[in-house]
Amino acid sequence: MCICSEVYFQVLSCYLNAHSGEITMRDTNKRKREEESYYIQAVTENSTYQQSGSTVSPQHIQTPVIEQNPAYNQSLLLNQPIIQNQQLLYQLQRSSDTQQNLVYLIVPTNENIQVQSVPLTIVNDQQGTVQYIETSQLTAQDANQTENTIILENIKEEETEDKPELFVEEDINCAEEENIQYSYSTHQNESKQNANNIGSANSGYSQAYARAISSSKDNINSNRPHWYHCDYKDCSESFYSLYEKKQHLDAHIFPENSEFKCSICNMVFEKAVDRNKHVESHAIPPTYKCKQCQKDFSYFTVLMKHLEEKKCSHKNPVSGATRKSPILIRTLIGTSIAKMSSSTFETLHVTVPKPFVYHVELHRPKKRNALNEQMWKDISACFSGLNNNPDCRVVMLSGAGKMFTAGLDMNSAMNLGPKVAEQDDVARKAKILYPTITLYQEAISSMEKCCKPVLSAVHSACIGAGVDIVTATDIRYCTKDAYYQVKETMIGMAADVGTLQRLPKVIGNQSLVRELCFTGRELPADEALSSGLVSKVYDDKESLIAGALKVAEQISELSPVAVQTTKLSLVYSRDHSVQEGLDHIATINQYLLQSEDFLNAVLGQMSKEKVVFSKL
Ligand SMILES: CCC/C=C/C=C/C(=O)SCCNC(=O)CCNC(=O)[C@H](O)C(C)(C)COP(=O)(O)OP(=O)(O)OC[C@H]1O[C@@H](n2cnc3c(N)ncnc32)[C@H](O)[C@@H]1OP(=O)(O)O
Repeated sequence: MCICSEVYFQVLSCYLNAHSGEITMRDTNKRKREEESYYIQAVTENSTYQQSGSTVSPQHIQTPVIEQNPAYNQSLLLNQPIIQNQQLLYQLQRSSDTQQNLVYLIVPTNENIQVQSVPLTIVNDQQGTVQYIETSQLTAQDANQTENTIILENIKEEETEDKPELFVEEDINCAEEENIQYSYSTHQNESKQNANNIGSANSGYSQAYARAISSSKDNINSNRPHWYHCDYKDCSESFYSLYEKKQHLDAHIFPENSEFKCSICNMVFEKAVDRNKHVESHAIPPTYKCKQCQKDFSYFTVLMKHLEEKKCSHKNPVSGATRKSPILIRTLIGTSIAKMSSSTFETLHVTVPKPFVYHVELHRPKKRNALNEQMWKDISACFSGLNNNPDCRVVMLSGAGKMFTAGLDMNSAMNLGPKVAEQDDVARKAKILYPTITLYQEAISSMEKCCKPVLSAVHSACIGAGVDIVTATDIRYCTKDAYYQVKETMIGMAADVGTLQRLPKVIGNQSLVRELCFTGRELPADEALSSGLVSKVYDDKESLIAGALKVAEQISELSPVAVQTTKLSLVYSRDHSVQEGLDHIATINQYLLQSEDFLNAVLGQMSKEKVVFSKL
């Protein structure tokens, strides 16, 4: 760990209430300081932290600086400045098999982030009081009696002579160290690579690290107070700083190529640090309160999960009986959201991966997402709901399983046959088919009519009705293995739910449109890109979803008034003359330029501050 000049470290004391398991951390530094900022990161092993107390609000929880380690259940970083003597309260719930809870306090003492880690070994205090011992004064006897003791490592003074001889300040570029601190790898290989990277121009930290390690081997018994030993199984590595030890420790736990999943939206990341950044993006102020149990949630999606899982039950005031009720969702966030839960649709899976971003998945993977009667209805209901849903600002549409969609469900379509056959007269037969065709048309048009931008993310096949769908979306992306097929002529029909009307306007190449529609040939991703059907091709589904989500997120952060009006005008202008389009937008903007969004957005641009727009 870099020890730069003018660094002084704070001593934090911890009090543990044995009965409630509540830990209070207080700044007890005796030095006089004006309001200095501290960052506290708490990492617990085999424990969960629940935040409580009014001094810390959930929106101050940010992605931890140190990557989350699956061995630890929770890892929180508070970026709230802690004013002297201010209390931070955590509820520490220990599992019965917990041997030890590790709490790392990272205490930057000034703007340049002179970070020092303080390991606290917290064990139950039977007396309800806490003893803490500065590790430098820790005797072997103390070490054996840590059962009822909180050990607070003394980091107040780092004696220069205690450093390894080769571990000199000049070796360390603080900025570089900060960089490493924020993005360090969890893989042992990379750590080792760093350590071996001695000759490279930017390897100050690595050199110091390597030398610290090699030096540590020579000095392992030198009785220096700041050596940290790896306590993982039989490993006996020693480290000069806790950070290095932790970095090393992670290598034991993370196998190479391990994946990190977002617990909120299940998105998978290669690195914990990316996952953590992503998780942060789920949080938006203000926090969400469940009206039933008054529980606060910092993530909207977690609240949704809470409601969906019906963890929260209504109590009948007369009988005292409890019942689970989805009404709760409605009272909380409006009827439209209640309709949006994945359980509401048989054939669609709806999630909210980011604030204001809805992800609709065609979800009949076993039938290759073929559109049966139910799916047509679900699509209509879903997009009409999203149109009116103030919590939705943008929609991403994709397909579950092997492909985007195999198009019209042939079995479902065949069911119409007997009904038609019942009638002898052609006009009466037609009367049966007409509502079906218009129902299907409405479903496709509901995406275009939805005032929120819809992004389609296509992987593998997008056949028949799939092309109708994507041409009704606003932004189209696909994977490189994707192909589009206007297959209707191959099954003896003319496409009738949008392809013939929209595809020519989307790609603007009549010749290509006609070739595709007449022949039913597959249009591969590269041609889809060059013809303008899609605007970006991704390597695989994972990067496709991540890329589309990123764009969706950008859209969701902008003024919903501006975005929705823009879509309205673009769709209108596509079907009207330039003058009609201009008249249309002039009529709209004479009102909407008076909206708070316009003022706030302009002020935000001028002050370079991020504007959070209210719901529309
Ligand atoms: C008023 C109407 C307006 C709308 C008009 C729309 C028209 C169209 O959409 S035209 C296009 C119709 N679609 C097709 O022609 C595609 C037919 N399917 C296939 O060619 C293949 O299934 C496909 C290449 C998509 C996938 O092949 P894969 O080997 O991966 O899967 P399969 O083993 O063939 O299928 C797996 C199960 O899915 C069922 N399935 C696939 N497509 C459809 C479909 N279009 N309709 C109904 N069911 C479909 C298939 O039967 C398999 O089911 P199971 O046997 O029960 O396992």
